[in-house]
Amino acid sequence: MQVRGASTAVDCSKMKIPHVLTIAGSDSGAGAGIQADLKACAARGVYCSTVITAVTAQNTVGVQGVNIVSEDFVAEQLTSVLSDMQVDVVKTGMLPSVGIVKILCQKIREFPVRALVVDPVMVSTSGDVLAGASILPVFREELLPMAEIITPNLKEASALLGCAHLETVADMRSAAKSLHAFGPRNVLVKGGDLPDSSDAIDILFDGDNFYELRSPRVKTHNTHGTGCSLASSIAAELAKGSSTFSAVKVAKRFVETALDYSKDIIIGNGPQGPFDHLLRLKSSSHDCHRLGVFNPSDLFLYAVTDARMNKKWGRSIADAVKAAIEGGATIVQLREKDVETRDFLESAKACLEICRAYGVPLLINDRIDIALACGADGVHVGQSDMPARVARTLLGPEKIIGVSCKTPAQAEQAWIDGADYIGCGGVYPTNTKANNLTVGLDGLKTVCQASKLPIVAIGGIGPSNARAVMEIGVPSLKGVAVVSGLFDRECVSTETRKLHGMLTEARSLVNEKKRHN
Ligand SMILES: Cc1ncc(COP(=O)(O)OP(=O)(O)O)c(N)n1
Ligand SMILES: Cc1ncsc1CCOP(=O)(O)O
Ligand SMILES: [Mg+2]
Repeated sequence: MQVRGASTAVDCSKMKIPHVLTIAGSDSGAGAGIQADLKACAARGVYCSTVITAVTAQNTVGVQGVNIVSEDFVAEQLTSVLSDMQVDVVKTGMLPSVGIVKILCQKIREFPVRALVVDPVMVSTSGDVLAGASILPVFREELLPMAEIITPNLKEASALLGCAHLETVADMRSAAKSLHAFGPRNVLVKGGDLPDSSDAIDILFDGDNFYELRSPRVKTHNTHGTGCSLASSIAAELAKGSSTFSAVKVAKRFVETALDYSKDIIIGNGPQGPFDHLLRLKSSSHDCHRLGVFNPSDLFLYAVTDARMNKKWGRSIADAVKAAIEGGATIVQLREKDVETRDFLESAKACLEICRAYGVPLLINDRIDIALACGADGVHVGQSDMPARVARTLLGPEKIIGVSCKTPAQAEQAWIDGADYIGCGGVYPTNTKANNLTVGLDGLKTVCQASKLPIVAIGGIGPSNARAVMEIGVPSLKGVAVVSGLFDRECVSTETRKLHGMLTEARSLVNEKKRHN
């Protein structure tokens, strides 16, 4: 058996990933507990391992049942993870018995970690007891002194102190100071339940200074699991190497953002729903207008806009896009150079609405940020833009990515980088793109023959030469992309219709030829 740390050479190409171990209860409704911890850590970009102390039958209404895991088996889980994986931070949630708390303390002494984050979970958001008063002494005497930070809410702070309800910010400050005396390096008293406050106020005390952290209260019922998620996010930031103060600020901002994003989602019938840590539920899987996977035949007549040309002819980008689609454009790219970002985003949103109504994909030229912000179907990037590989990481697997290529080597790289199609050109000289090298029909043919990806030809293409382009007859060539031939014209829909007719004819001829050969 190989022992960690034995004399194996260090491989510099490998990366140590920040790692949080959460020891907590499972929530079958997945709003809180282990499930919230996993989602928060995933959202904050750290690895999360899990030691389960109890399995709860739980939903948005309340806790229907609790099954506590035996102390021996909690110990076994802790040993499994801590003895093998390089855990940076341990975060605690539901610790339902004195024995489990004692085992945890003993394991942390045996396998030291950089920091311990204690979320002293006692009562669920629905008011159900998750850890009784019997655990308070061992918390005070053993666990809290080991903690880098503890994160009690108002009820937990008063339970730990054995004092009356906390009702004001002054009460929170004094509780934070008293809790600090138990030994944790930092105390964060969360004021989410503070009455009569339009802000969410938390008090952080580091032994010397008080920090009052305020943010506007998000009006939502979807708050189940906020405590677990906040503590896990603090643990995640500590695992990445942040200071405790910065970890708390980032974690609080993250939870607020997720709450705001999730304020109107509906999961369950109970009074307190879960929220969406990954900010994905509304925008992706439930976007009923979302297009399916990329279809290479969409490249047939690719309309690429130009702000200058549309301005010259006195039309908005959205009107130009609508006209192109009505004339038969099968895919649209917004290529809006020198347009203010805010204006670009507004027109991109308007164009997306039009494209979705017609079922035509909308891509954004160069600007990954605009594509992300408006929810476009993808981007087109050139050899000096954001690398396709990076764009893929930012946009995810579903978006369409096109790359400009002039050579087989570039086409091979586009394939390796995860592009969906290639734009090859300029095929003919053009005034639309300055200093652009022309590859000609031969250059286009060479790239088409070498490419594993579908190709659209671009550059100086219009009704007079579209047929010659399509007649190179290489199967990977799926269509033509046109800027001035469509948009530097008085009537966009007429020009698009004309070109569509010619391309359809050319395609029939090519198919005919194929049948005869
Ligand atoms: C379909 C298509 N092909 C090629 C290009 C050119 O992209 P790029 O090389 O990045 O040049 P700019 O368009 O950004 O000037 C394209 N836009 N579309
Ligand atoms: C963006 C681009 N990339 C290569 S050529 C070109 C310009 C195409 O414009 P036009 O269709 O007006 O020649
Ligand atoms: Mg570009």
